[in-house]
Amino acid sequence: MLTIEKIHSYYGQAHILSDVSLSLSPGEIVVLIGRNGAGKSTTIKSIMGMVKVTQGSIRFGGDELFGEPPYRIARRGIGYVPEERRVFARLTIQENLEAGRQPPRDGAPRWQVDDLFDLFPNLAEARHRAAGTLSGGEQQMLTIARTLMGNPGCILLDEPSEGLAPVVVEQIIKVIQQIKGQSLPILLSEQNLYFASLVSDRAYVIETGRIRFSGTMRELEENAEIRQQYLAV
Ligand SMILES: Nc1ncnc2c1ncn2[C@@H]1O[C@H](COP(=O)(O)OP(=O)(O)OP(=O)(O)O)[C@@H](O)[C@H]1O
Repeated sequence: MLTIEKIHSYYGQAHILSDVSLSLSPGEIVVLIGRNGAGKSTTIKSIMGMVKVTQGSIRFGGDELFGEPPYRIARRGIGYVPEERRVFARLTIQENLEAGRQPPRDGAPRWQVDDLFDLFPNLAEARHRAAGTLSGGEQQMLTIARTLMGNPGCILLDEPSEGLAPVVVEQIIKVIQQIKGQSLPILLSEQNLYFASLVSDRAYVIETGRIRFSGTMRELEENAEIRQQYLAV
C-alpha cells in the first residue's frame, strides 16, 4: 500500500539517501532501523514531501506522491508523528485531539476522542490540562493520539522511544500493538533493536543513506553479521 522505489534525497547539495526502496503492506509494522544519522528521519520526511527528492517513486494506495506538497500527502491519509512530538502547548489535551480531526477514510479505522481516551487512559485523566504541562512521554502519546484523530490509512512513527523512560516505552509498545490490532500499518523508525523486535514484523536496516538489509524481524535477529556491522554501537 505504501511503496518507495529507488529514491534519492538531498539537503541542499548534500546527497543523503541513495536508491532507498521499501514497502509497507496492509496491517504490517515495519521498522527502519539504523544508527544516529543513518537516514531514518530523512526517509520519513521524504515520504511526507518535506525533503527534496530528485528521483524515484513514492506511491500510496495507487497514488504517486512524488513532488506533492506535505499538506496534500497528509490529506491522502498518511499520518506522521515526528521525532520532536509537537503538541499545541496552550490547548488542553482534548482540544489537541479535536485539532487533529479529519473526515473518515474508506478502508482506514475510524477514531473518536473516546476511543483514544480508552487507548491512552493517562490522557483521559488529564483531558482538561494544557498539553504544555505534560511530560515528554505523555506528549509523545498525545502526538500519536492526535495523529490517529486524522483517521489515517498508515502511520509513520519517527523514533517514538527516543529519550523516554523504560516504563513509558512499555506503554508505547502496548499502544502500537493495539493499533496493529486495528490493521493500521505502521512504518517505524528506530535505533533500538529490542524495542523494534517487540512490535515489528519486518525490518529494513539503513546506513549512510542506503538500505543494507531487508527481511523479517526473525531473519534480522538471526543475522549477527548485519547486526554487528550496522547496528552495534
Ligand atoms: N537539515 C539538514 N541539513 C543538512 N543535513 C542534514 C539535515 N538533517 C539531517 N542531515 C544529515 O542527514 C543525515 C541523515 O540524518 P537523519 O536525521 O535522517 O538520520 P537518522 O537516521 O534519523 O538519525 P537520528 O537518530 O540522528 O535522527 C545525517 O548525516 C545528518 O547529519
